[in-house]
Amino acid sequence: MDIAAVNALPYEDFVNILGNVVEKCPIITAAVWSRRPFVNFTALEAAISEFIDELPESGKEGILRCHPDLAGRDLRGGTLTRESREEQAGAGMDALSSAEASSVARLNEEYKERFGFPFVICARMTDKANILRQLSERCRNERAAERARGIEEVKKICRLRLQALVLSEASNKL
Ligand SMILES: NC(=O)NC1=NC(=O)NC1=O
Repeated sequence: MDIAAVNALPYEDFVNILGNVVEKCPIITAAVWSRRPFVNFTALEAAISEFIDELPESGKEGILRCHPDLAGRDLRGGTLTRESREEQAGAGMDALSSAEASSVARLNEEYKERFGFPFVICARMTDKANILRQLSERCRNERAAERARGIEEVKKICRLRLQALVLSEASNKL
């Protein structure tokens, strides 16, 4: 779908199609609908990014809390969204050894204990080894730094999910 088709979508279709570009946060998509028409893909992505940036800390932490743990209960229980399932599988989260799975689970819990929101990383831009490394390294950061880093990762996830749905101007060039 190109940006003209996006701009022509009625509200319900806009949210049905784009509502999960930020995991389980359709309110973000619902909010930016009123900023259409978007001159191009970048403008749509910027509208989402700006809405997130304008949220108070509690709102940003709420977005992070909407993300399922990597290799967590949702993956094991088959309750991940399609996007998350594909992203996590792509980073090998569904093929961990038992030792890897228990250290990911332990580090996820440690992280959540410390910050009150889950560790979030854009799985499609990394791999299992880097996830394990980042999980232990980032646990030592300050809360504000991790809130900002997590939101950065959410924006990367959002951009990739948007690119899967909407033609970005780069891909329009032959
Ligand atoms: N906690 C997470 O980082 N979750 C995820 N990252 C992704 O890229 N997809 C997820 O489900």
